[in-house]
Amino acid sequence: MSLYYEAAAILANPDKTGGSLVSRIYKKKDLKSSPGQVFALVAEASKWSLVLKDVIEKCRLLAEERKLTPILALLLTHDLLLAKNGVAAPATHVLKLAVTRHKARLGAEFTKARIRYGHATLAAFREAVNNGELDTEEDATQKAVRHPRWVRVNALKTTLEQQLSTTFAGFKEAKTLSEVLLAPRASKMYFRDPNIPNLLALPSKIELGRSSAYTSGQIIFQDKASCFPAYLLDLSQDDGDVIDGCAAPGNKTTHLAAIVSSQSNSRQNQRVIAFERDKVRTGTLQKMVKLASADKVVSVKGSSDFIAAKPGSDEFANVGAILLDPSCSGTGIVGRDDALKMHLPIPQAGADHAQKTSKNKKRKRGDETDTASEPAAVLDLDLDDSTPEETLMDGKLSERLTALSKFQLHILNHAMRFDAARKITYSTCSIHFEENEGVVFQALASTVARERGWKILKRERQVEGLKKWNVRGVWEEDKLSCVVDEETKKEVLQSCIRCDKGTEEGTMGFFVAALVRDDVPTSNGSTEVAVSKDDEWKGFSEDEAVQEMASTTTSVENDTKERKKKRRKEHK
Ligand SMILES: C[S@@+](CC[C@H](N)C(=O)[O-])C[C@H]1O[C@@H](n2cnc3c(N)ncnc32)[C@H](O)[C@@H]1O
Repeated sequence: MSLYYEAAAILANPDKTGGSLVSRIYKKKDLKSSPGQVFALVAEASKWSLVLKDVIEKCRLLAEERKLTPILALLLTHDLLLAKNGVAAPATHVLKLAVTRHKARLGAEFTKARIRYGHATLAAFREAVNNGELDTEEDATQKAVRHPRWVRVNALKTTLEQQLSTTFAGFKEAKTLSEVLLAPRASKMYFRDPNIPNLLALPSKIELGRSSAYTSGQIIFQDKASCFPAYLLDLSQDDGDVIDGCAAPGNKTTHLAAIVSSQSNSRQNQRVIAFERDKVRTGTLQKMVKLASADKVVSVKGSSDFIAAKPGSDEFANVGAILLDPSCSGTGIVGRDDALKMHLPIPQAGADHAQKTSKNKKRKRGDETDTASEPAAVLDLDLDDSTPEETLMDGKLSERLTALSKFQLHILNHAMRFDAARKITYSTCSIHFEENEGVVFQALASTVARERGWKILKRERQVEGLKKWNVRGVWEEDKLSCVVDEETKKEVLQSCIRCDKGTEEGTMGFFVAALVRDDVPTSNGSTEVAVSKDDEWKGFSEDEAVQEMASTTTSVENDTKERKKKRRKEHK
């Protein structure tokens, strides 16, 4: 019987353990049931939860059975009505009895629900549920802007063709992305992305999280937009080493590694150097790099601040390209469509009393059945840990954007100081001008850009797949303190790439631009953007200080002091 108690405890999550459902299950050390069994129970019960919640409430199960919490009631009712072998417990077990006593009524309510949903047989009902058709009632317009499951085939381990003939064998090739978006959400179909090599779009509820291709790192879940920065760098062997300045969890790092490896020959020893400031996220990065077999190419600089890296040092003398995807407001991130949703039954009058009474009694299994730790009526259960970053900052949006954009400009300016660097991509998963075009305009106007000859990579010089991408930079009036002439503005905005969320392109909200310079750095102006004198990062002011940025602030301030000292020396 530990299966139901263990699954209920993981779902109730009284200790507020972070991470995806899968990692929470696998991290639990003292599980008696197999993790696969717990996951299967939770995943199946979630799929049916909208129906079962209703069935349980109509039968007043929680009011009559004081041993049951909403989660336990849902899991047990699922197995009673839908599992091949029924409830996995001895016939006389107290929990099994708590549902089998009501089998006839639960069964009758379930049949009524099937008919209400318009399915003549249980098989048809199952198919609809497996296709995710019950989740929400969407009209065609909403379906057209669904978020697909983007899958990047990891060229370090496999090829697209190999994956199509194994993992995706039996899947139909769609001719357009909208075919995938409009199809039932678990349909076996894929669409080859026309912009990014080795990228597929699949319906959002396709269960791939436990496929061997995913668990062995042959395929990686990565939003289309998030594949733009590494691809936009358009790396060649001549570019030497590549820095990923803000790497965890490592989606773009492993993408860079795949691109670098695809063109390396035995004479070249191109490397990817991945910086990650945060200790915990460094762990995730290391795991991801290893799983993707990128460790032959990637050197992880864990718990290391990119801003503290010395641009002129021998270690980076061969760094020709830098990918910079710094912390941002994350406002472009879309809620994951593939996350499991578990709808829980609401206890009716009578149940409250019973559960309060039972709470006072000594519980055999501690918090497993404790209603006090029962969460809200719908549980959102994320299936994977590869979300770019959660940047939590307090305060008003405008203040947050000011603090973030100062930091972003500073880190971009730092990247422009690397002696051998000729290419940089700057990206965010933010929708705000301040963090995107605003940073790029200011970076182009900065002293370091002018001294070293950094310019925007114009659209016509961009890699083919992104040159043809039509969503481009936007302008917002009165957001910049520097003056930009109309021609430059037009050119820079055309060179910036945006992805909008909630459109028929199926992407998250995203921004990327590339800066480049020719081999010989120029000392005169390289851009017509009028220069703001105030292009220096001064660290976060006290009221802008945010927890997320704490460690950066210190090193940034030190770095700024050092540079000021150096400049004073130079001027003498
Ligand atoms: C937006 S996330 C990067 C997502 C990643 N590029 C990917 O695609 O998987 C930003 C990351 O940069 C890290 N970071 C922020 N400032 C940093 C700095 N100064 N040096 C190194 N890492 C930094 C954050 O801890 C966070 O993990």
